[in-house]
Amino acid sequence: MTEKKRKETYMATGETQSDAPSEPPPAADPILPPGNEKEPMHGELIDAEIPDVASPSLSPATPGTSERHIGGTHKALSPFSRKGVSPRMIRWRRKLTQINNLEALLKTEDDTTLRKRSLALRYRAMAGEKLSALLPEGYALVREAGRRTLAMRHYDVQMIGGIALFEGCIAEMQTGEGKTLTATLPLYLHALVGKGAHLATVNDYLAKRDAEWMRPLYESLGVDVGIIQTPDEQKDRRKSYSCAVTYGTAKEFGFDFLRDRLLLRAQNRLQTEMLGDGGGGFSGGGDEVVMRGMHFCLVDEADSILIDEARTPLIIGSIEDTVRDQIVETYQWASEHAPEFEEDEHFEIDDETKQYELTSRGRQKVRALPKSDLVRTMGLVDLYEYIERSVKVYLEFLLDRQYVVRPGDKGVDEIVIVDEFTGRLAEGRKWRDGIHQAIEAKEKIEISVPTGQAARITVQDLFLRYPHLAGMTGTAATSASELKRIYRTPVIRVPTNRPPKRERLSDRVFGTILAKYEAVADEVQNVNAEGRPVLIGTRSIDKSVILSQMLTERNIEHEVLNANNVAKEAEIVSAAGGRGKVTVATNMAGRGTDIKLDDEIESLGGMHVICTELHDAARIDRQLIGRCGRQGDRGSYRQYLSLDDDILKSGLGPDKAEKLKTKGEVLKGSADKQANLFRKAQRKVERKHFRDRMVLMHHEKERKKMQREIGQDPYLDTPD
Ligand SMILES: Nc1ncnc2c1ncn2[C@@H]1O[C@H](COP(=O)(O)OP(=O)(O)OP(=O)(O)O)[C@@H](O)[C@H]1O
Repeated sequence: MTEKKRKETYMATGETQSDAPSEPPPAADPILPPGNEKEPMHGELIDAEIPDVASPSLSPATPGTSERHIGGTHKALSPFSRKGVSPRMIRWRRKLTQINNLEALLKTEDDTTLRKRSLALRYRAMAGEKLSALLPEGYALVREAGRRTLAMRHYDVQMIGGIALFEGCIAEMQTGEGKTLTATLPLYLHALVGKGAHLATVNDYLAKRDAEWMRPLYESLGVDVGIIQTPDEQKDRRKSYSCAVTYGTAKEFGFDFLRDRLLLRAQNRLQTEMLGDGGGGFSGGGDEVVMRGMHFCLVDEADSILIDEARTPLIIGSIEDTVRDQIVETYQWASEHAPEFEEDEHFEIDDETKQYELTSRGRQKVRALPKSDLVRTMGLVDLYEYIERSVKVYLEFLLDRQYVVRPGDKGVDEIVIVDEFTGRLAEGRKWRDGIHQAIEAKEKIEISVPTGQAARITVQDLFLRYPHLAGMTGTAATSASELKRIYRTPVIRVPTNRPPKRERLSDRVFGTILAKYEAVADEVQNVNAEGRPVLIGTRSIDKSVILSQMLTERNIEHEVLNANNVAKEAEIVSAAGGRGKVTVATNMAGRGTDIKLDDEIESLGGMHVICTELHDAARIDRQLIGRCGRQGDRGSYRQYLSLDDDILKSGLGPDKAEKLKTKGEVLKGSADKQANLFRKAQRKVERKHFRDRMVLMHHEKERKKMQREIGQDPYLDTPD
């Protein structure tokens, strides 16, 4: 491995001391030498490096070990130590000192004077003064506003995070370290130039929560805040985008971009930009479009948005459809017959691609099935595909796991996807390639007319359109090099404000899910007896329900937090940190859930988190773990696994998974030694997703290039 690569991996994964290079040499910063105050533009290549956390100026914290691990094979992570201090860090510290020096003065000034200062900064920015020159005063103002309006004074480490974000980095900040507050710094500064600053997050809930939470800070400095929510009308969106700072989801920013573009084309006002100037945004004026260009975007949960969501492009459907009835009837027909098809005899599943393919006997069976007149007029090859899709849906898409059925707005039931990463309902999102319609057929609800594509954009293209891009994440971990490669955003690890005291207990492995849940219930009982609150994370709604039933059988009082229980979310979360509380949750208790511990809990050992399964991406596991040990609190967590876990199938393939499952069924006791197998499976899934993203990116790039060559708009002239 090259030194550079090693450094990136080390920085990104927080490897154990023995695995990591003992003392990575201080990296030179060839692009931004000390004192270089030039405006950082998104797209510059800056080498990622670790800030020197031993810095005395980053008071009050002196970070120690990241996580302690008791009773297992994992070694404690080493504290970061660097002999030299990099030029960039020197520059950042200098800025921090400038900010800190302004604090005493700002504290003495009244609210009106602070607001006037903010206004003056805006004039200077609009007049063309460099934002980097305004940063110290701007950040000092934001800190003072935070102290006054939210009773939260940005810590020095948050200031460093804010500076890194301004310079176009992805700041990796541990869960619970206060990303919401840190975001206000670059958003405020970039908003000064009057072109809007966007915060893109993962769901409507977080967009609203964060914007409302931070609003008093912004408003005290004369900065207005807009929030985009999925159901918003065009006029409301326009209003929100006209605000200095706009919070919304990446998805909505993408759809608004596409809708605006469709509108501009309809009005013949599309800029020559489509031929490749890449300048971003429109200058076309006009009052119909909702966005007013794309200037700065801060991506929250950067790895989730820039990486996980980047696997599927955002697509707006065209409305035209002539063969609706035929299509609907064929979906229903295929769904009705799907259960009659047997694996191996009628169809096979490709291990690599997970594609379902009919065997010759399967195709024969399709031909022999009874068909209505409409279905019969469908081409035979299409019928094979309908059946293959329906069989896949029948076997792989489960109610209350991947989706729920809910009464829709117009009185008709609808399928709503449960986002595996957030555990929340993914409003308005649909599966592609007919999967959504096949599920509707399976659930016997109205089938939404499949549409062609009117416009599409990939997540990569969307964010690369912002001339200034930055991101925050709790878990950039394995994604650092990918983020840098695709978005040219280096990942910077921001040290914690107080040394983390979260304890990792060794993994436990059981034969079956039921044996695992029994052991989980035992542990809940034990921890509960000490009075410590326990949070148990499950991978799906149905599993949260099973576990809840088992706890009820043991008379363990608990709450369930899942997508079917959103109304009580705030209430459940606010009580979850109390003495003896037990909460069973899906990933809804991941990012954005800030469980406050009652005072006495710290002395009892803090909250205990139990993870009952591995997710496809390790960072999702870390998000759940991050609910304990926040802000330097005490806390502990443990991973439970079983030999019938889904991750084994998706990572190691069905044959190996089946063998392990069979082994698990006869297993007595635990199989803790197998824990590494699960991590290996997880890494395989992560690598597969990585390859999928790279393939998508490659195809999109080629497609765009070709379309530009023939004068087409790559976002609007989309192939079906
Ligand atoms: N400077 C500060 N002063 C006081 N409290 C703070 C400060 N910064 C953050 N906090 C508190 O820390 C907690 C965590 O903040 P926040 O939810 O923004 O963290 P996060 O990094 O987004 O975490 P997660 O990734 O888990 O959602 C909140 O309760 C917040 O009030």
